[in-house]
Amino acid sequence: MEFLRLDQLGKQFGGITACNNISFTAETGQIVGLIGPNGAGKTTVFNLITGVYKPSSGTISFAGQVISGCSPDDIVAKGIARTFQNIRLFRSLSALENVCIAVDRVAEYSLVQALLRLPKVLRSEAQTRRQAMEYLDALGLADKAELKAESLPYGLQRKLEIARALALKPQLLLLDEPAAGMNPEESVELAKLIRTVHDRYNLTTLLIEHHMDVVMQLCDKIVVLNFGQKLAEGAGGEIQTNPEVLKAYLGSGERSKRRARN
Ligand SMILES: Nc1ncnc2c1ncn2[C@@H]1O[C@H](COP(=O)(O)OP(=O)(O)OP(=O)(O)O)[C@@H](O)[C@H]1O
Repeated sequence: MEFLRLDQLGKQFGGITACNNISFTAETGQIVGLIGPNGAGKTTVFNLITGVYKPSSGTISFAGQVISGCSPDDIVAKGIARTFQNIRLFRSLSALENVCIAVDRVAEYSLVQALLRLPKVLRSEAQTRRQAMEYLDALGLADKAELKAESLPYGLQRKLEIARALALKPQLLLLDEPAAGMNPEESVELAKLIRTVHDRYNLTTLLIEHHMDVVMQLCDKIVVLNFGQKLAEGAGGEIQTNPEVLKAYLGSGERSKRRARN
């Protein structure tokens, strides 16, 4: 079933066209890769889906509803969560606290009840910690729960961002370069983890990633952007051998083809 649809999406910043006429869909349960060279418009697409930017043209539909124009808060409430290319954790809070904040966004008590420390709130807080621990555990971070986010190695901070996004109980998860800065072994291990989490939480996932091994390992479908436009769309094998993609995304020549295959 079609779960996410981008229809002729466009975004301009003054004279700069970041996205132009981009259309694609993600089916329920798919992992869709969004790739392209630097400045191709990938993060802008994420910012449009999550309501950070309003489209200049076109529409976005999610689970059959038009969501373009909704606020970021509304979009989270509808079931879309994301991670960021530049990690955005609360650096001086612990890993557990970072996830608890996200669990709390969906807490069922008011600020007044929280200030009065009513039994309902205390019960709920214990539950929040339990749930947050579950998400940390899913990302292999349970033993890091009490450590400050800023003290974690870069790769673990990226995993913590994923745990925090999961705590928002999304149906659609957007991952912006989750393997950035990782070596090939780490990125392959992360890809396995993303697949496990995707299956366990019944997600549909949209993935921006420059590590082609991760993209090829994970994605059911790949959408290639170039200069703000959709250049190609298809399964990994088709994309790897598409001459336009090789030329635009990786540059022409044998070396580029090797990189695409890896
Ligand atoms: N807020 C903004 N104001 C002006 N221009 C912007 C803004 N956001 C993005 N752009 C421009 O839009 C284009 C697409 O940027 P975007 O960040 O979406 O690309 P990207 O494919 O995510 O690149 P990268 O792989 O480097 O992250 C770029 O030319 C960028 O400079």
